[in-house]
Amino acid sequence: MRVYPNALPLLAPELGDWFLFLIAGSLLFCLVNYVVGAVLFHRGTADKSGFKTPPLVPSVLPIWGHFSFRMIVDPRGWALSARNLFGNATPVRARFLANDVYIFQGTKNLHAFFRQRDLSSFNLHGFLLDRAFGLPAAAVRTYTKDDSGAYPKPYPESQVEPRNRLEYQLERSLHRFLLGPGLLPLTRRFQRAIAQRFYTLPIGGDWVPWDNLVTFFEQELAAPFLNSLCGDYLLRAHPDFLTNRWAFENNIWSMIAGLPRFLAPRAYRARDGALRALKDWHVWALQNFDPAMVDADGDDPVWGSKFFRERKTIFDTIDGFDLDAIATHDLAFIWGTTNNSIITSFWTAVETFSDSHLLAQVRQEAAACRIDDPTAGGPNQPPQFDMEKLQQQPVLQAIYAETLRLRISGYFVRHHSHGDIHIDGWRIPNNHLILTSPMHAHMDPAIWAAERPVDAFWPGRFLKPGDGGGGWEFTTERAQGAWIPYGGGYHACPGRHFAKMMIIFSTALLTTMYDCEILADPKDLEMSMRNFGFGMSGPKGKVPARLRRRVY
Ligand code: HEM
Repeated sequence: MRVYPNALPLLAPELGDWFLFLIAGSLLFCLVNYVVGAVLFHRGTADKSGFKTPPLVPSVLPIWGHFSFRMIVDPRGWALSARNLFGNATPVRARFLANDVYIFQGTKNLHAFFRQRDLSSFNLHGFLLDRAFGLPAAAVRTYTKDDSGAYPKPYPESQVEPRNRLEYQLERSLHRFLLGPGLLPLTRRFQRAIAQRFYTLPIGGDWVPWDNLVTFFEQELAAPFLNSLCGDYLLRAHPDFLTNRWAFENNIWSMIAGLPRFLAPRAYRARDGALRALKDWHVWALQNFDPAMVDADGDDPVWGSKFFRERKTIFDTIDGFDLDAIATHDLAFIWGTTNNSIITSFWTAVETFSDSHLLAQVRQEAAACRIDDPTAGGPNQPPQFDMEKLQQQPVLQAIYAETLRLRISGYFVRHHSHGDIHIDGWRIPNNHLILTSPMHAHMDPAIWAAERPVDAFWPGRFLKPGDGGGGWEFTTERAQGAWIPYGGGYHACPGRHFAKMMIIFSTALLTTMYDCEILADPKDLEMSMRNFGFGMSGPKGKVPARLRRRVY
């Protein structure tokens, strides 16, 4: 047998050389990529001529771009630390795995972003309904085909029949309900229902332990809200509806990520249960509705509100909208109207009950707005408030505003598919995602940190000494353009007025009627990123508490 003693030593250095060469070459390539990118970026931001495309923020790896695994494991931490993407005075372009996204930040750019009427979230809504809510394929096709826009006049090139103008019809019906005449009767129903619900809780003068205060809000606040939205049949016939709704939300990302049923059985089970209940309600409502039940506001106890009754007749004319498609829309609506408002109310209660000084001020403000009718049962009834006055109370408003400043996470994502679009002198090519985020404005130390760190809860950011030396006045002086929990422009949250009332009212009611001791470990009170991206984040763990009824 022949032996080649030098074969290995000869080969090894060569391989090693190639390997080193490859690494050095890659590093050099990345460095050149970054330096060229940085030069082009600075030229782009300095260019003052005509319409410009926002420059690409330089990155080391060309296709990978700004993608980071931290975006998945710590999305809020990543977003707040990515100053190269979100800390620019001008709009910029970022690249994530070969996809370009345009980012608008800063008060001036945000204003322009929100004012641009042709930007829409309709595509994103269609995607979410399909992936997370299980919209049937025929209805997804109607979404995909609707290129007519959100306004009464369709885009000229659109061929969509008026009855299939889904985006426009949905927006119009939402706005009529939440920003128009539908709001007042809903508000009145809700105020009556929540006061009665809190009053009849099985809590007496002795401390009653509550395993998790989050579920208290998820059930005891969400139930009266839902009953005022869609009547009481849904929860009466399906008492597990709310449990399914929250279980679905807590697993929503597994569905958006496209996990099959066998890998996310809990999420699918919860969604199936919630959709089944909604379909049953629709069948029951169709069988039991009688036009004679409609009250002076146009609402009725079977559909709960004119909104759901009318929406059903709209959906019936749209291609692909069978009962399954309608139920997915109802679930999405109920999810969207409850996720932020209920969890924000939870946080305002936690913050208030955790600080005895703040609690005393809130109780004082609530007491100043009491209008109890002594002939209507004296102390044996829920407290009644002058709601206008209550919503103007400075400390209650400051707690509400500060909770939303501190705990909102996510992005406002928009899209446009009718050609390039111009926003305040910037050209965005057709069919790209354009986004901004409230997190950076809300956590900007230059705006908020004069007295306390931005990551501390401190309602004083929204208060100033009142005229005449006594008390406080609510102020949004610092917040100009930097407090945007509801978005802005035409697509801003249509439920914002209701949400403010709901959060302030629930805080006033609860603090007036009950004492509450929060017994949670501070670690469990940290914000969870389980459902990051959809606004208000809940706590990481259980929040045990104990409650007892007060004499008020
Ligand atoms: C603290 C509570 C709430 C927060 C922070 C919040 C925030 C938001 C945000 C950021 C959007 C998207 C805006 C955009 O894309 O620019 C939105 C949409 C929406 N919100 Fe709210 N919301 C809250 C409570 C409510 C309530 C109580 C209701 C109903 C009573 C409601 C109804 C809606 C609806 C229907 C949409 C979709 C609008 C559309 O499709 O055009 N929201 N909300």
